[in-house]
Amino acid sequence: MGAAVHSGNRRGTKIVVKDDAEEKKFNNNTKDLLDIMAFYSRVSGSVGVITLQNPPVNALSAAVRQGIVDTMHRALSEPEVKSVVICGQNGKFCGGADIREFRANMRGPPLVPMIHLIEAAEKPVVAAIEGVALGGGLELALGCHYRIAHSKARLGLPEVTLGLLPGAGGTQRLPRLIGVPAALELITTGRHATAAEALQLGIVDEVTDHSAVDAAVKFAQSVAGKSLDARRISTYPCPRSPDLAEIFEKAMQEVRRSARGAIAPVTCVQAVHASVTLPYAKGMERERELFSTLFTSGQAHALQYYFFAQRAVSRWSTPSGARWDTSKPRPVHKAAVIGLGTMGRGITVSLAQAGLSVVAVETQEKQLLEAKQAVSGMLERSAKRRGAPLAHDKIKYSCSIQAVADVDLVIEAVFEDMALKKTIFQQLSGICKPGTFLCTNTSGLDIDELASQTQSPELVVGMHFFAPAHVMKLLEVVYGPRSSPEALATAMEMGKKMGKVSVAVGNCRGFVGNRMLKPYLEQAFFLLEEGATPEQVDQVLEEFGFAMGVFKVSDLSGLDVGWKVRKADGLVVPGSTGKSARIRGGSRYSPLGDLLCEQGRFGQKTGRGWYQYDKPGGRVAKPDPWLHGFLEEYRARHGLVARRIDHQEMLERCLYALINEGFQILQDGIAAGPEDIDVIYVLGYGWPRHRGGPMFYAGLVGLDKVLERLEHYHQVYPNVSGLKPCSLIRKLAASSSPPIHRWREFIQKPRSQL
Ligand SMILES: C[C@H](O)[C@H](C)C(=O)SCCNC(=O)CCNC(=O)[C@H](O)C(C)(C)COP(=O)([O-])OP(=O)([O-])OC[C@H]1O[C@@H](n2cnc3c(N)ncnc32)[C@H](O)[C@@H]1OP(=O)([O-])[O-]
Repeated sequence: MGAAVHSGNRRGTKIVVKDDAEEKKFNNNTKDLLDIMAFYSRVSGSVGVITLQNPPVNALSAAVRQGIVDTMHRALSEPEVKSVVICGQNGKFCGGADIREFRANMRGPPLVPMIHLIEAAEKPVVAAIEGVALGGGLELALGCHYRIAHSKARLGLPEVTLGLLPGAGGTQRLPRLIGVPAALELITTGRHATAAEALQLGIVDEVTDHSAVDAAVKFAQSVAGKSLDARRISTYPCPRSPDLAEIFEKAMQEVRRSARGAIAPVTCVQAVHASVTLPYAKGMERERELFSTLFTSGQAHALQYYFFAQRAVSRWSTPSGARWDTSKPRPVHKAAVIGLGTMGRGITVSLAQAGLSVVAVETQEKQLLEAKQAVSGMLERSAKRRGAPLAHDKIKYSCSIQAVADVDLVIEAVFEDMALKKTIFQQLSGICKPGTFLCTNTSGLDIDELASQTQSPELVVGMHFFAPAHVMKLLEVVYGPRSSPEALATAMEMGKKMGKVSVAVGNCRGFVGNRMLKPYLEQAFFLLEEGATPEQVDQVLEEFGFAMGVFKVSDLSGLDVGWKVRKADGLVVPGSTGKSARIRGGSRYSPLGDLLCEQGRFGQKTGRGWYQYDKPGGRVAKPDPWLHGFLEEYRARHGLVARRIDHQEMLERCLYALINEGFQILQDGIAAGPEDIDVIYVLGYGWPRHRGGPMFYAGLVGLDKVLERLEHYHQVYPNVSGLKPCSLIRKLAASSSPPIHRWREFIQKPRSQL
């Protein structure tokens, strides 16, 4: 067949399916694929219905694309068929390209010509959008002549969240359909628009509360035989406005500011820009070029790894063999929170918003009233933000711990003091009905020590929330040696119900997140001793992609939090001088943080910490000349000579010490796999998502390289145990650094903890 040409449309431009070679490749690829995953049927006599079948989200795998091409040809060739509807099985239109295929050799018909085939069709093609139309799924719909959506559907081009850009015409068709500003916003954020918003923007033609497929079939009948010239989006000129240059400039500034080193958002702006400056076909070439640059990038690999890692952590397992699919959670309808400080208030809000009845206990009347007010305000603001109903009526407040006698699960959230927590667990064990799960929000104390205060230690687990607890997505669920699989399963399910990403981890000091933070902070302190400033270290970490460097985070969370933990560990020795001041248990120790705390410099809350702030509670960190002077005086007092430390060394020492502890945690069986650690660090500690997570990053840099650098630094600093390479990283490097998904095979099964 020669080049296919379709004559003019309302704007008189031509559209072209490129050439015979492309057509031939198009059909040859189709032949040898396994099973076609698009079902063809005819309804109402004249409507051909193509149903995508690739559960759970009908991703556009090679077989689905093959099915669409075959069934489209069939619909176009059947004379009885006057119009076509494309829909998805199981109430989901399409979740986009099949991300699992990205790391494999691409097979089957390519997406772009497939969508051209639909757009060029002489019979109207209507997309029936239910559930989701995302990425390639929305691009497929944009190739159709009409789009009907169910009112609960969500539509978007989230490729940027996978380190990519819409590579099947989305950057060229969407601006032509809805204008540049709206298209830029959707494509650079990757957010999902509701059906109502999609209608308002002009992405869809109709929204229905009933079956979108039925509505689409009726609609398809109504447009059969009508001219489609005005319905082929690729033929539209891109809407222009005098301030277009300014719009692109602003968009580029915004993405550069918010991307923190991620390259996809910037490239998305460049691709949309082509829709304005180039004719459609040239714009598509530009889109393809830019897509290819991203497709092979380390960042795209990292973001796609993270996409699956965040889903993998729900499939938890423990060293003793307890697993997500063999341990049944027990239903929880009524929960309680003990202690309504900052964390307790956030947890109460999160539970109420998840639809649970909550008993909120604070023994001090005054604090209870303050907490009640704070919780109400948080509920109102959050309900407004989410457009959700208020959940005030879900919460019952009480000064008496007796009030929790009939709940299914208790979360203790009093401040971090073991003696106080033990007393509360003893009380709860006596008050609560048999079988009540007793959970603690401790950020690092021994779960089993608390369990030993109760009659049913098997019902005790840790539920470690992150501040603010009603906002942060991460929940570390900590199982002790006596926690039952049912208790773990129930806490994991609770997290999901509260909209959290739950990660199951074993019981040890600091669990996973805070345990890895210790060597990271330690290195940061040592760098200050050796000549760096907080600004320099933070700049290096922020250039790497962290939202805030280690010293700004320390000021935000309060230096006194770590000081209290170090005191409890017997590390703080006020007034110590000479060599011993910087040695603890034979290892190097830096008292810098302790010395600042002894002077009341707790960070933002006191207006002074590693930085200065305009007032207590201030948020804007400014370099503090006093601190620079204090560091010089400290170095002189300890006979330390400041030296210029290059950025690479700062980065390597902080990150590799953290990563090394990650490998130790895997070896100890505290985390089941690298995904668990990476999800914890991305969601809980601001590790840049486009770097995949600390363990993925180690793989990307190269385990042999990380090992070599750790060995180098440990040689220079032999009394810093955090730099001594963990045997697991040695083992993996010696086994030619297998891909991350195979690391579990090299982890020796530690003695059971559960
Ligand atoms: C050319 C083109 O321009 C480009 C290049 C692209 O198109 S790039 C692709 C762009 N598309 C996306 O970015 C959408 C990604 N998916 C989602 O956002 C969500 O999945 C969802 C659609 C909103 C459903 O959420 P959910 O909460 O109901 O279920 P789930 O647990 O998340 O997902 C359920 C199961 O489906 C798997 N899954 C979901 N989307 C997938 C996809 N696009 N490809 C492959 N697997 C996918 C997921 O791993 C999980 O598997 P498992 O863990 O059970 O084994």
